[in-house]
Amino acid sequence: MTEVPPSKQAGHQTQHLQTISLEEAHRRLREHLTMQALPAESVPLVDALGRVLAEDLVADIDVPGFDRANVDGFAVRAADLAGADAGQPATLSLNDELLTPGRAPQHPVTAGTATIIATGGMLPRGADAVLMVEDSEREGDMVKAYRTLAPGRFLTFAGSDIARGETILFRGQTLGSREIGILAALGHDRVTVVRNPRVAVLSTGDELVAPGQRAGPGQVHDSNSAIVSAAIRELGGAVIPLGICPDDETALEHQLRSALPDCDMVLLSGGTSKGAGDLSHQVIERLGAPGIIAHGVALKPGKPICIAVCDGKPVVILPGFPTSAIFTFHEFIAPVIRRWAGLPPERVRTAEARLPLQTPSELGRTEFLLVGLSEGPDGLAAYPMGKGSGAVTAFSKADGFITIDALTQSLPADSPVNVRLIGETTRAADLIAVGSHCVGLDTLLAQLSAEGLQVKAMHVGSTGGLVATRRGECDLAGVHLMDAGTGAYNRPFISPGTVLIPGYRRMQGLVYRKDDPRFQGLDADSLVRRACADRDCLMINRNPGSGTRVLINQLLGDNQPAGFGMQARSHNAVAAAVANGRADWGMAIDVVAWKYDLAFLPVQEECYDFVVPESRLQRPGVQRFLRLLGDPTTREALAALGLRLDVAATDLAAAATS
Ligand SMILES: Nc1nc2c(c(=O)[nH]1)N[C@H]1C(S)=C(S)[C@@H](COP(=O)(O)OP(=O)(O)OC[C@H]3O[C@@H](n4cnc5c(N)ncnc54)[C@H](O)[C@@H]3O)O[C@H]1N2
Ligand code: MOO
Repeated sequence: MTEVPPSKQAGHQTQHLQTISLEEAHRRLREHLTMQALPAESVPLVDALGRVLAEDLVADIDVPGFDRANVDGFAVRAADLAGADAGQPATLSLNDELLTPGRAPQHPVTAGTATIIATGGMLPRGADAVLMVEDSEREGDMVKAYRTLAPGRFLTFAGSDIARGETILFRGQTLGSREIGILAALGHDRVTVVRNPRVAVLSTGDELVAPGQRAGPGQVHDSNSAIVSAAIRELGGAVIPLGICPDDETALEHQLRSALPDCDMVLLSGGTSKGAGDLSHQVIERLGAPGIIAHGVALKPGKPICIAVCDGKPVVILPGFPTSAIFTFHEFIAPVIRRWAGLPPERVRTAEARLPLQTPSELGRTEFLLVGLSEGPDGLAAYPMGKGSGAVTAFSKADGFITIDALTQSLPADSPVNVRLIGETTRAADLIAVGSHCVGLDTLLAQLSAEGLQVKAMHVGSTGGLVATRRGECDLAGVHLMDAGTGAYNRPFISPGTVLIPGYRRMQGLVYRKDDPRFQGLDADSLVRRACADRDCLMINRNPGSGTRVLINQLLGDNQPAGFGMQARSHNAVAAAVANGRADWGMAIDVVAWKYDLAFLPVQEECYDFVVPESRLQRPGVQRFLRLLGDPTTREALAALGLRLDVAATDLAAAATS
């Protein structure tokens, strides 16, 4: 038999996934795992922050432990002060002691007597109130009281803060500074907490490099370990970091076998699908019984998840794609860690919203679709974040997700949806920008954020931004769309009920690597001619519907040079493709070309403007944005980015109030 050369082994892919439903996957997991808190352990109070209480805490002492003076003055019997006032003070004789905090009284307060007491001092038997020193006058061993007092005045009774026998903290509560204060007040120097679930975390893949190292061509920073480890800690788990393992069966097996004895669970990511490097599942199958209980769940994202139980310990391979990894973590693993850590089930928070756009879904897989929420006149709108399983930002930036049933192929625009919220509840955004991305907009939003405004940006492209403004579901949209007929930017596209705020101009042009000998000394037109004549000269195109694509079409006419079918979705993506040699030329804005150190041949200026729904023009966040856009210092900062601001600030102000 001839040996398959390594370069051809990528073609050697197996079909091993036997997809089961989401419900069945959960059922199998519950069947094989013990879903209860791990055993308790006692830890010193100083190490208790963030730990989960293993048992209810019943107070075994009173706090305060004695009746306590709240002011400096005299311990008295309230009845002795009946009728006393400035004209007719009551006179009491002083007992022979001084009750500073920490001293146990030796003499009772009998009728007609009083004892000097300091704030925090222990009240003697017989006393039922404290006379403030300001309301008295001392004369030798006598004291005059110039007011009456109700019994209980200016003192705290024993057990009024915490009463012995009271359940003061409950099992499952996470110990924060406030709970730790209570434990100390009760005299505890140790506390019984649930043992932290120990989760070993490992990323697999030859292409992975650790954050902090430079990623070479084709390499990827290992982000799964970081997000999964932090999520484990958020859930009360302890992480055993195993780092990155290359696609090497022997190394992987060795690493897993040495990790298993010290942990309660192993989480891997990557190498669970059908590719040549996907060998993790073969390794975990032989680590212990019963082995793999699910490999392939009809779920999107997350289909190739592989769940094994090896001699009682779960070993789970999360899919390598970052969104798939973190989604499946939260779907299958987080509830287990919570339970083991002694935490109650997650409180599910949801919001009712509508989908502004028709949304396709894959038939046969339950789909979790990440969305960003925006408040409109008819309630919340859920804009799909639409970045796919490979994205790292979608999960982190989304407000929540909707679940689309496996049998649904498409949800029509305006469908009501139930959004499962993720992350901490934040207050409503002061400014929501939905639309096209621009470094200038980033600068403006960063400034507002630094001023304390809650800003939210959803990059859904110019057209998506215009939909959002038309529906009144955002505060502003950054847009740059050219009308092919007239060459005019943005104004032809805005709808009644929205206002166009002039932004700035950005120079569009052709980019290529500075050292590419084929393009030296050419202008834009001759570069296009040269590229059209050479099939080895690859372009990178833009997505249809983008303003840049309109311009590219004008420049190319009927020509379709090599690479015409490759589409990037942003100026940055075009520049990145050219800089790393995947393409040789494309169209982008000059600012981005500089960032990637590319040569730039100007073609045409495009206008990046802001569209604001009239109904939201007066919102404080929008007004602040507009003032900022007109502010000379901000305009200097934008100009320094290479953005051309030839619209006078006064015109801006006029637009803002129109
Ligand atoms: N022919 C098929 N191919 C694929 C299928 C399929 O059914 N048939 N399923 C796709 C789906 S769905 C997913 S999800 C992915 C998951 O694949 P793997 O779990 O095998 O993951 P890898 O191939 O190792 O990596 C996928 C992707 O993610 C990047 N990655 C991996 N680990 C990390 C990490 N720790 N940090 C950041 N990024 C990571 C990796 O570089 C790849 O780009 O398979 C599809 N394919
Ligand atoms: O399951 Mo994959 O997560 O669809 O990308």
